[in-house]
Amino acid sequence: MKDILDLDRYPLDREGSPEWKRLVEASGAALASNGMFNFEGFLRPGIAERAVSEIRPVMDTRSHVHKRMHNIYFKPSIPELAPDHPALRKVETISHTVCADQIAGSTVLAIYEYEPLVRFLAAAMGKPRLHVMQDPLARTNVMAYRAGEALNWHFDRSEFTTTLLLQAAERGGDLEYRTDLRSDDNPNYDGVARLLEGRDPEARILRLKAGTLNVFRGKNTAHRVTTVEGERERMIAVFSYYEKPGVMFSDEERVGFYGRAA
Ligand SMILES: O=C(O)CCC(=O)C(=O)O
Ligand SMILES: [Fe+2]
Repeated sequence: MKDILDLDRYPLDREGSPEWKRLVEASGAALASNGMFNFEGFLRPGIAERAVSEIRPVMDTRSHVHKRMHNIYFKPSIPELAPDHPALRKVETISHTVCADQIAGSTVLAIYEYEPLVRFLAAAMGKPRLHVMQDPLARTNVMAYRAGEALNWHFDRSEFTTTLLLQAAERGGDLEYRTDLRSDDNPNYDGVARLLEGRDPEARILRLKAGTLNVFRGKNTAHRVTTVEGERERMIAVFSYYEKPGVMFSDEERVGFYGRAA
C-alpha cells in the first residue's frame, strides 16, 4: 500500500504513534469546524491515472446511467410542505455508476478495504469502529460525470461521505456546499428555497485535485457537484463504511440505484 498511498505524509499505517494521533486530531477538528477534511496528494503520483485506466473499460461499456429529476430530499413529498413549496423545486442529476462487483481486483477496491484506512477514519470521526459494507454492489461506487452532467443538490442519508477523486473535469465538476443549512431539529425550508433559487451567499465551491481523499459531513450540509464542462469526465470513488458489520442494501434499493439487484 505504501506505493499507492502517500503514507509518509499520511501515516495511517502507524496507528497509535504521535504522528498518527496528530493526524486524527487535526482531521477530527476540521470535521467539527469546517464539516470536512481533505488529504491532498493521498494517492502517490501516477496512481489516480492507473486507477482510472483500470475502471475506464467498464465505465465506457457497462456503467449504469442515472438520469432523473428529484428534489433536495430525494423524496416524493414532505408532509408539512405544500407540493409547490420552493424548497421542493426539482433539479436534474445525470451520472454513470460502476459498482464494486465490476471492478474486482482494482486499486480502488484495495484502498477501500485497506484496514488502516478504515481504522483511521473511525478514529477521525470519533467512532469506536467502522466496517466495510458487505453489499457486493454498493460497498464502493465509481461515479463518472461527462460534459453537461451533474450530481444536483441533496443532503446525504449518512452522517459522513468518503470520496477519492480519480480524475477532475477540465472545468466545473466542483463540490458546492452550504454548511449546516438545516439541523436535526430545524429543517429551514425557507433557507433551502433560497439556496435552490441561487440566493444563498454562504454557498461555497471547493475545487478538488485528483488523488485527494475527502471526508465530508453531508447530512445537514446541502451540496452538489456542479455541471461538468470539457472533454475529460470527472471520475470519483465513493466509499461506504458503517458502524455495524455486514450491511447490505435490499434488492429494491439496488434496483433503484443501479438498475439491477445482482
Ligand atoms: O462526488 C462528490 O464529490 C460528492 C459525492 C456525494 O455528494 C455523494 O456521494 O453523496
Ligand atoms: Fe452527497
